[in-house]
Amino acid sequence: MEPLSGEASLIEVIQTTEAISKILRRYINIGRIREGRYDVTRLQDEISALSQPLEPLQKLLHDRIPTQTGPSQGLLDDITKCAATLSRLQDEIEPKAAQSLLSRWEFQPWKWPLEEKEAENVIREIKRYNSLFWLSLMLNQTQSLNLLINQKIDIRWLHIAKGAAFNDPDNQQIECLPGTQVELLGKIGHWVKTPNEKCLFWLSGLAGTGKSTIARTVSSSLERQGVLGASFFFRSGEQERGNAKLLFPTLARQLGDTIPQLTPNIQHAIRNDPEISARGLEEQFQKLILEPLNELNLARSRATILIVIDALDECSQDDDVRDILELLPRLQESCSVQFRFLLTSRPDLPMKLGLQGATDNHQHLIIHEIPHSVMEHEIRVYLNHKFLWLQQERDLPADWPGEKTINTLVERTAPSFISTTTLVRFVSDDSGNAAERLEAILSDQTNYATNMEGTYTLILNQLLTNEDEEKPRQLIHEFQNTIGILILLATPRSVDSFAKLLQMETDKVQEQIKLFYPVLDVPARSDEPVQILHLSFRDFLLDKKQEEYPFWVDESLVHKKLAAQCLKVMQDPKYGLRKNICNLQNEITPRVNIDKDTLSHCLPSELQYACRYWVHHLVQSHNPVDELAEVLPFLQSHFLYWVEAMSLLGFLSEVVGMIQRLRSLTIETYNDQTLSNFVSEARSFIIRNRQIADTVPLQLYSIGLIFAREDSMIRKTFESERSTWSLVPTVRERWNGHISLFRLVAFSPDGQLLAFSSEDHTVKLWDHRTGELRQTLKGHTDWVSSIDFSLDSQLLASASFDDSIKVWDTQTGELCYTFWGGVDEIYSVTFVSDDQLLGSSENNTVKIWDLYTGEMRVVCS
Ligand SMILES: Nc1ncnc2c1ncn2[C@@H]1O[C@H](COP(=O)(O)OP(=O)(O)OP(=O)(O)O)[C@@H](O)[C@H]1O
Repeated sequence: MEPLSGEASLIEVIQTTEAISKILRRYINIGRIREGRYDVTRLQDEISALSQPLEPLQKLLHDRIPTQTGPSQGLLDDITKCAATLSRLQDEIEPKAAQSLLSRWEFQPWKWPLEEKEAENVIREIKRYNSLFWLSLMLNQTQSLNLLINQKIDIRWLHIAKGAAFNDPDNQQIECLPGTQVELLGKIGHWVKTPNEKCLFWLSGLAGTGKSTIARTVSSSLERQGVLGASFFFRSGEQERGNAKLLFPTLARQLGDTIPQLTPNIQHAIRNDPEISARGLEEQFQKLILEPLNELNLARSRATILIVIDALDECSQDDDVRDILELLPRLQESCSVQFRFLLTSRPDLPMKLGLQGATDNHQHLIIHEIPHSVMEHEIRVYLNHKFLWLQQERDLPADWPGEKTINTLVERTAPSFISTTTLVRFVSDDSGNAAERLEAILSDQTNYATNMEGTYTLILNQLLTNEDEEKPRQLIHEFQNTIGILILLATPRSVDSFAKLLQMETDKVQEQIKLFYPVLDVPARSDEPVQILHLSFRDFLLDKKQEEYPFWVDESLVHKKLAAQCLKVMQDPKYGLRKNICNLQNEITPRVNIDKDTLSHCLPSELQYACRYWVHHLVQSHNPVDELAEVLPFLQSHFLYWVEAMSLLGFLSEVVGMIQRLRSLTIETYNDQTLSNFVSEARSFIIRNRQIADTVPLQLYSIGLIFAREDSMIRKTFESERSTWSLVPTVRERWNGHISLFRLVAFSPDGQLLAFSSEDHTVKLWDHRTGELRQTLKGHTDWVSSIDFSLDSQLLASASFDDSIKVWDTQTGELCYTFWGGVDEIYSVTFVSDDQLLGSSENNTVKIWDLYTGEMRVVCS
């Protein structure tokens, strides 16, 4: 049957339901029937229920979305049969003309023509069509989403640490000045390329001796030669670079770019576990790097690939560092690639880990310390170069600054490259006189190498001199509102984005940044992030011992300000969050189809920052009572928009953690029951909808809300946002918690149990309240692809790629039934009612099993 005839039959169904509805009303209002009144009312209810799926069905038949497979033949047949049933019913109940006339003039009640049994049969039939139509609608939506999801698994889905790779715009860009560190760079280059060398080269050195700069220079040079596989630069205090959680996903994604043949294997790992970025270090390493590499079969001989990991001491957990050191050498197992690892850290880290002096015993390690004499030489080269340039640029005397001055500076700064650089930046800053500034340094007797604070005090105090009384006060005020905030950002921002986040004028921020040039790394482009040159500056400003110092920054206060500002930015009526912020035409548009330009246009950088870090700043604040008071109104008005934005940005996996931290904070500091309840519910909502929202964000407003409990605050609050297209009014609570698309987790409708399908082909049932493991359902021999609870929560059905559907008793864990699907893998199972199961297989065949008779029937294929 052609789709057109299906559409024509559907129009017939729509018209006939309307006609029957009218007739039934006449029986009640005009005909004043005595017998059968109960049947007429029930029939009227069913006809009205049947009319509900007809409009979306018509839409489905008429304007199909191109990615969808279209209505099945089974559905078209059902529509035709339904039209025939309704037409027969209409004929049977149409009042005869005589009866109709009589009732008008003689006040005779009409006679209802159907026997009770006949009415019962027709009601059952109409009910059946109603649920088949709804199922077809749901199935259609599910199929198209599944299709999109499977097509679009992409390595870009891996959640990686922003700014961690050496060439990421959020990383510092400074490399070794040509002519410096020549020997060491040569040594590293030689080690990388020499076969049979040890695989680990560990460069250690004191703070600010230039290790990161060397690591960046090596990365850049070896990238040009095609040898760099990946890099990760830790940076303490930053949300993603301050720990190892995203180390292996970040390395994996870069390795996928360097070795394209690796990409499908990594994609396979992501498909198997879309949450892999949230797993433990060893699992991430195994699934994202080791296994994909072991499956690689490169024809050419073993290529050498370098992985650079900088500032291991800035990774917050020593245990993680130990794990990293255990795991990395295992990559030597790869037959296709020969790995080299360049690591850097302060000298105390190898000592802490018990590796110091182990060079001979530890076959994988070379620990290289940069000797003091070498550093003196490097710093002399640097000073000579910079001062020569300055002397020429500023037209200073030819003998300026003189060898003696250079010697003094080398003596006072070596081996600290950072103090040398900071002082040189201070002297060469065009806002002052270079010669006078150099004089100020020389007259100060501080040893800058051992006293970094001395360097910063000198520079900051200089800003306060030669000004009238009011100016320093204003300068400090402005400093606190810009640099004081900038140093505590969770990730670096460009001037533009920073100004918008703080709702300040860009020019004002620019002015301040200029003043603090000696301690900031300011990129040439205004859309690239400004960072502090060295973390020691931040430590200096936050040092509690300095509380009296005017430049001291009150960390907690700044976090409070940032949290409040983030909430404000997200709620801005014009530029803040709203439903469908990217103006997507279609609510089943997958996230990966949204291009970067659209995202950054609709979610500008400051809004992105606010979405990701508002909880971080709240948590870092001390006792943020006032700020927490703003959270409930924010969640009540913007929760779904925020989740949508996080999905669009690919950070949905962070939302659960954020909600969790918010929950702990609320309990600790702000005892508000409504907020606690909302946050708990928000957490369950995200867990339930994570997969679908991560794939097709706008489904939050349809599938997300439809399957939310009817009494849930989220459902009530956002009822008006619910999309009408997926309206499923007749399948309310039984769908609660059902995640048919991704079959990983399901809540029982009574809220008692949480079911998880595991990698070991079992399903585990947990007590939702106590967290206790209740049952482990063993029996499948392949991956479990879908799970669903019966409406009364007594049964759980699991479908598996082993081609079976099993039904379990949730109380005893006993296997009650096994149904076999036939030749195809079953990918979805759903309870249609407590005694009927619906399963669909990979070739889109849909079958229904009756749990009592064991009978199976194909609904559509
Ligand atoms: N060879 C070099 N050429 C030019 N500038 C350098 C060089 N080495 C270091 N610097 C400057 O010194 C600053 C500090 O160096 P770097 O951050 O590399 O030190 P580090 O040893 O990694 O410090 P930490 O142990 O504190 O992380 C750099 O930002 C850069 O400005």
